[in-house]
Amino acid sequence: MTTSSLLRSPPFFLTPHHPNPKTTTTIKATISSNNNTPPAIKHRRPADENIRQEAHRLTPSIHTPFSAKYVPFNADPSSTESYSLDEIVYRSRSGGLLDVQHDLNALKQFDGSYWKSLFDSRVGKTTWPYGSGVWSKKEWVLPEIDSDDIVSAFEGNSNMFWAERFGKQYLGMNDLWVKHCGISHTGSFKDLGMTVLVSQVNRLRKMNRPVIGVGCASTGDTSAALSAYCAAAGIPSIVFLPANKISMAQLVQPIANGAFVLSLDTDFDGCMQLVREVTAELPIYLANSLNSLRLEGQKTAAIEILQQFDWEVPDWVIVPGGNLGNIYAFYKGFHMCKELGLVDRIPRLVCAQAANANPLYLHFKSGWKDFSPVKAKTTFASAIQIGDPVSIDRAVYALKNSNGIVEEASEEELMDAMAQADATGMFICPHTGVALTALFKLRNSGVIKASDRTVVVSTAHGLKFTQSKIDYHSKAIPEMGCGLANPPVNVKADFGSVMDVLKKYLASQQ
Ligand SMILES: Cc1ncc(COP(=O)(O)O)c(C=O)c1O
Ligand SMILES: N[C@@H](CCOP(=O)(O)O)C(=O)O
Repeated sequence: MTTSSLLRSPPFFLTPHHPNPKTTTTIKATISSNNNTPPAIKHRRPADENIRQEAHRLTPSIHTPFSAKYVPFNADPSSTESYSLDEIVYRSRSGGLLDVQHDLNALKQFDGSYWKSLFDSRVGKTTWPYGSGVWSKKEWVLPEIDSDDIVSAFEGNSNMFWAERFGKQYLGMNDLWVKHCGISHTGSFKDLGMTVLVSQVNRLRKMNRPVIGVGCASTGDTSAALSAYCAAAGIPSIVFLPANKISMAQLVQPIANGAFVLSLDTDFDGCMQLVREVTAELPIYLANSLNSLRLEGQKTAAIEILQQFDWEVPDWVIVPGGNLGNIYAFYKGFHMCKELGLVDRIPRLVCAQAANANPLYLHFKSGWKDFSPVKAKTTFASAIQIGDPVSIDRAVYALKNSNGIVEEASEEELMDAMAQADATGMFICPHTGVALTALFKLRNSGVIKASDRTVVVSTAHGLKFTQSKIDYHSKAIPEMGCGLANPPVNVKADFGSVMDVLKKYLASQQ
């Protein structure tokens, strides 16, 4: 079959999944004629076939009409510089960032409603690899990778939480949503990008490319995701961590997953510099978001948000920013949906930074004049304690092209916002507290209206950052009011004492 004929009729692997009567994916219960015997269950695949083998049988290696390559980021249209995704390259010839460019003309052979129904048909299944929120968009992510090479934990498809009480009580909003990207395999949004990067590494190693291990610098979440996906694939991982600057829960993740953990007496920016130098010398593949492959996975969270709103576009999306890959990934996901006819506009983006690590905020406030890195100070939002973000150019591009805004949060603001959210039933990380602070500020100034549909991106699970909550609720933070602290009450273990405190408590709740 030629490429053009493949394009004219949607090939089998592109058709929204319809059960095949012979190899049916539907688990059929056959009602027995005898009502006393349980119905016989017919499985979609034989007992000795796993889901990878099933995928192989249903979609044997097919030549896909879609493709992607590396190009210099925001290159002049006359540029011809490009690289295959099978090359090991992180920077353009001029030293600039790279971007993964998809063959949009091939993707445009199918209209927006086609892509919507294809993506919708794959949500939440165990069909390899499409049950993953990332790989359900495979044609837009890494179209050419063989499903056999994919390393996935069925990541993505994360909860879109309607923040009903928080929105009503604190902001007068009734269409406020928190996209819980941290309710994920390793507890942060990094899984979305890491499944793509480690899958490509798996492919490169099978092609005998010089990749012995994969390495990253990290404030805790990238390292957790890298080590988990590498462990799943049996690939060595090496993580560069700033000593005493990440949470215990984050530190134990790569240790448990068998990574080679380097604890370095520097900050994240120092680790990033070192890992860049080391990966230029040794056969270690760089897994930070400087590597544009990561963003191809992360952009699917934006597509997923649209999908969860039945392809209606929210007014605002607020993302906490550190190394600044994710804000661009969101822009890219939204922009691709517009470009390919799934939606007719994109939301306005807000990037939220901790005031103690705010180089993008300062740049925005200066009217995008010359950018200067900062020395990031300690922040409870430790995963975004980054002063020299590698994706600064990508972030500026995303914000300029989405009529975007940058906000910042002081330590007290972000901790109070986190406590308020938790008190309404969430259990968020401090970075999400930064994003919620941005929302408070933009609501107070009237930029975000009460009726605006707004999505706050929650980037990690609160359980990774319990020490910050313990400090807050025990009022152990110098110079912070901790106004919502809710410490436990020590009570004598006798009936009278317990009754006394409970009566007092119930009276205060009336
Ligand atoms: C929990 C969390 N939130 C937000 C961010 C910011 O993402 P980015 O570095 O892509 O700006 C990171 C990592 O930097 C993170 O780990
Ligand atoms: N928060 C990140 C910082 C590194 O970001 P990356 O997206 O460039 O890997 C982390 O968890 O390490």
